[in-house]
Amino acid sequence: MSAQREMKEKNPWHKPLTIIITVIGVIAIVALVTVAGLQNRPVFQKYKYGIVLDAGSSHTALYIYKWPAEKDNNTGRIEQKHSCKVKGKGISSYAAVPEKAGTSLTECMQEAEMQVPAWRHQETPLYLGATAGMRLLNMENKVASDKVFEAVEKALQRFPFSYQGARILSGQEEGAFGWVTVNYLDDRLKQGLQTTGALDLGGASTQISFVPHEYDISESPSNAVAFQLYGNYYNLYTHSFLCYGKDQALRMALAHQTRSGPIAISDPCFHPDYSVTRNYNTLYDSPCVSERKPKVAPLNFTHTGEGNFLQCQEVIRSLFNFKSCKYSKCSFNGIFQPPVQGSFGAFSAYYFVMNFLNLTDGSMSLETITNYVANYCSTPWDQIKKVYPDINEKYLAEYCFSGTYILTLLTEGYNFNTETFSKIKFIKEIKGSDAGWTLGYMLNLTNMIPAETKDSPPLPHAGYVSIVTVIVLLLFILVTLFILSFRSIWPKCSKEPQIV
Ligand SMILES: Nc1ccn([C@@H]2O[C@H](COP(=O)(O)OP(=O)(O)O)[C@@H](O)[C@H]2O)c(=O)n1
Ligand SMILES: [Ca+2]
Repeated sequence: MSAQREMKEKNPWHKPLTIIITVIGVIAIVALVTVAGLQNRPVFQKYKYGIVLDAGSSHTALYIYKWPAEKDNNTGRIEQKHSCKVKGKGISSYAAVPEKAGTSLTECMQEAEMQVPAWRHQETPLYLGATAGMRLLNMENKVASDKVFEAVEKALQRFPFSYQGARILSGQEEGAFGWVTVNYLDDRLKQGLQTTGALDLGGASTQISFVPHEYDISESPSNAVAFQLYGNYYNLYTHSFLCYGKDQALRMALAHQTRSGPIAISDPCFHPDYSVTRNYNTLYDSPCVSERKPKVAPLNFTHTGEGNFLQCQEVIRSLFNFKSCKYSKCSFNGIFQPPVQGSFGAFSAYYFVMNFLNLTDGSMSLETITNYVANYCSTPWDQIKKVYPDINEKYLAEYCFSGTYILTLLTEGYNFNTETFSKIKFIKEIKGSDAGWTLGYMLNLTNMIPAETKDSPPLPHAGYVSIVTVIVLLLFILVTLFILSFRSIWPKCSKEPQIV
């Protein structure tokens, strides 16, 4: 028993100093773990946002983009977070009731309010870019176009975002930003890879943009855009054909066929047995055709279909002027164009039409595609309606024309041949972001948003290292003291006989 007491008295756990050392040691370990944990916790990812409204001729779409707040210029990280299709037609269709152009945007704008975190609203830039529909309205009726912009501006300013203005993009900007979008999303710019050309088919205009290989584009400065992106230089060829979007091209095709003011036409670009009544005033109500309106014509004409691809091509060919070219090479209408080069991404209506016709599979040859469209056009209208009962008849009726127009524009307009055609990909989106000019526009404009200072850890690195060093030293001293205080009794303990 006495030996037991002796052991108890010699037990270092019962010394106040040992208890203090132990408590300090535990505190030091907890402090070390806490500091290291705080310092190395994953930095909370903050995003910034930008909103672009694409006010196209047929409809308006809103796109929300997001990118990490600690902006890293060398990584392609701006991506589309959300898109919203505005109900109804494009803003240019509200020329007679401009306020409605503004109110039409409300629903999508409210959606944007929900999509962007509230604390970011005030700093989120909001842009509206209008394309060919507004270009045409501006040419036709400047007062009406200004009123539409006024109404749109008023409507957008009611929202808590940082409104940056609404404007009409030039055709050159529209083409160039579409090209930037495609190449940015494909990661071609920062890597300095061979670029992809961009083909955009809208309702009222169409754009072609690509970097020609070993071809001097300076002979037509209005078609040349020089870029410096990620340290690489690009000499881009771009052209926008106003009135050659698929809806205005259809008007031109109908105008061509009704130039003598008949009461009926048999149209090779529409299905056999198709028949509707159309109004002359409505057809010719566009600057793309207004000057060609027949002097004498009835109120309406009967538009019937014939479904003949080759004859439809003949009509479409008549919309292109191949005669005059003052440059070394032209596409059509006397517009300079170097030979097409490299791969192309074809989007917007190119995609919608080819996707409807099931022709987006890249393995199909130009010949196969042509035969398919020819066969589709010759299919009677009743049969087409039965196969696609859910598609609005107005749109359904136009796919034969649109398909033929796309093939004719690409081959005869831009001079794609069997080989170069196979390098066109019909695309809707790339890596979750829609192909179109809006992302390129946003990328260009976000360069003006100052980068937010990077989220830093709670302590500067030197401070962190000092604190950890002090705690480790302290722990080392404590452990040494601890061992020493144990040693003062261990030798005796080990030499004493075991008491059973
Ligand atoms: N789902 C869709 C959406 C649009 N589209 C067509 O795609 C074209 C889009 O043109 P847009 O409104 O951007 O007009 P632009 O201002 O670019 O000329 C229009 O001809 C629409 O009819 C389509 O065919 N299918
Ligand atoms: Ca468009």
